[in-house]
Amino acid sequence: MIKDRILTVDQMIACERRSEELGVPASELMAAAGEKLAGHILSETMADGQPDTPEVVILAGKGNNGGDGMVAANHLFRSGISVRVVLCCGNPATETAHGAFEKLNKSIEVMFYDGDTTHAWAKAISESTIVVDCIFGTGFSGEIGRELQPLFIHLNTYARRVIACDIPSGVDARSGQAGVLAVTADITVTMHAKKLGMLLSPAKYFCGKVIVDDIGIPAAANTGDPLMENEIYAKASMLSDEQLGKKFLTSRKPWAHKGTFGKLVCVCGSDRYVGAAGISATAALRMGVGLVEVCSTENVVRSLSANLYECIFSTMKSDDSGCMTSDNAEEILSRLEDAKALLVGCGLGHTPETEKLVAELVEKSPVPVILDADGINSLVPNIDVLLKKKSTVILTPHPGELAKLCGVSQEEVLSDRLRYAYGLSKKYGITIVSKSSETIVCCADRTEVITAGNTALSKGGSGDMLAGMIASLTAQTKRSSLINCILACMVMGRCAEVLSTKRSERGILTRDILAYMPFFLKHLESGEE
Ligand SMILES: NC(=O)C1=CN([C@@H]2O[C@H](COP(=O)(O)OP(=O)(O)OC[C@H]3O[C@@H](n4cnc5c(N)ncnc54)[C@H](OP(=O)(O)O)[C@@H]3O)[C@@H](O)[C@H]2O)[C@@H](O)CC1
Ligand SMILES: [K+]
Repeated sequence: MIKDRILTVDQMIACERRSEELGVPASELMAAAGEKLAGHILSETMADGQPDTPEVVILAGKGNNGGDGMVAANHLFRSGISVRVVLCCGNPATETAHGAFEKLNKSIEVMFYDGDTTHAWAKAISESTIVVDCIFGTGFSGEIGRELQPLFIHLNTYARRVIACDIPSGVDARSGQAGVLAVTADITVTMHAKKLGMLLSPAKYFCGKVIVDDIGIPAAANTGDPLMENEIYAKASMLSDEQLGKKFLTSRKPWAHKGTFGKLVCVCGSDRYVGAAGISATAALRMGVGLVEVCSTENVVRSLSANLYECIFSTMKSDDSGCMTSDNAEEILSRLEDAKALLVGCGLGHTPETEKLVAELVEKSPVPVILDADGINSLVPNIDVLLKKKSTVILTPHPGELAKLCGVSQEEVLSDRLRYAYGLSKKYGITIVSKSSETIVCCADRTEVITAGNTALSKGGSGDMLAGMIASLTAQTKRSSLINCILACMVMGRCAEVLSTKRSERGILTRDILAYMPFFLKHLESGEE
């Protein structure tokens, strides 16, 4: 079993393949999976409120998830539990599952699902005290077909207690996608390690309590395959505020001056998007940077300087589109001489000129560059300029921007977001902060899934805020981008969560979160829960 680490479906398949090479075949893994599953079902039959004579029904699909279920049925039968099996998709289709079916104790009643809810399979579901969902595991993708819909509706409506094997059926273990008919489990017993999809929305809301158990995959099987190089964790989201503060916040020396905390240059804003530049600059200041210089169009500078007293403003040349032009690059680069980070993109607008500007800044910046929003869109046509970068680059794309960066549809990105984020990070040696309801940060073979946050952040402005926070931390410290991105995501997510305890997520604005940030940081510094 891998503790803490999360696996993608492809990594799990690689583990299985390596396990086979190391002398532990799939049939042995299935035997262990079924035995462990049976153990957890047995414990559940003894839980408070369960009847003295429990009845269990195993719903088995035709893949190996169904095979696990048949092994579990034998163990339950031997333990004296009344158990029945429903074959939901016909006979087993894999060799291993077929082997398990052959070994199914002949005294166990086997029924076939046929879509008719007046038949025995349906009664078995509604009469049983525990329904074990082994219909689909990690091999599921797409939609639940029409022929199986009565099964899923019946199960979700009438099953008293549902234990899912590996992952609830109908949930995509790769992407975290799940249709409304996916099985809503009370408990999910997952094998060897949590699968990525179980941490992502909406899948995570279908899993119930997740138990990870060992199935005897040798430790050496966790290495030796290139797919295993990317180590995925969700450690920060599990930390208490006290631990988060202790682990991630750096101390501020009392004798520090503004130079100690770095200067950040923001190339943000356009005549149409004034607010984005203001939000990102404010977020950077709230996160503790020493100095912020905003380089923007005349209109943006005029609007923001009336309120944002703490920033320095530099007026850049712009064209009829209201966006900055590429001949500002030299001026901006000269302003980076005493800077520690460069933020490009919040409200930048996207024109042929911004494309040239972004390419030149990415190529020539001597300090780390954080690219967000139209900074990312403007980079797309010249993405290979990343191969010429002189400094660290952090990209903070939402799924649409990630799709453009990878040259695929948004739907394709959403079917395996981590694969695209990691692939991009690896190809260009950059950090990717793939934003969504759960944010995935990929940096040099280390991935962190951030689950903090809520729908208070599902509004225009949140992305600008996050980019400003990441840029601020980057300007202040020489720590790895991974740490800075994790801290920024966690602080933003937790601020939204704490604010939402007293106010509706609907009405919380970016400015409320920005105003609350120093209070939350104080709470982290104090180390109190
Ligand atoms: N990896 C390991 O180390 C170990 C893995 N183990 C277990 O194996 C499980 C993975 O098994 P698996 O790969 O056989 O796939 P599984 O989820 O049973 O089902 C695939 C079937 O579903 C079908 N299907 C797919 N989508 C569909 C749709 N939309 N609508 C309808 N049908 C759809 C698909 O059909 P196809 O697309 O091929 O026609 C195929 O027939 C894993 O979760 C764990 O429980 C353990 O035994 C121990 C070690
Ligand atoms: K399942």
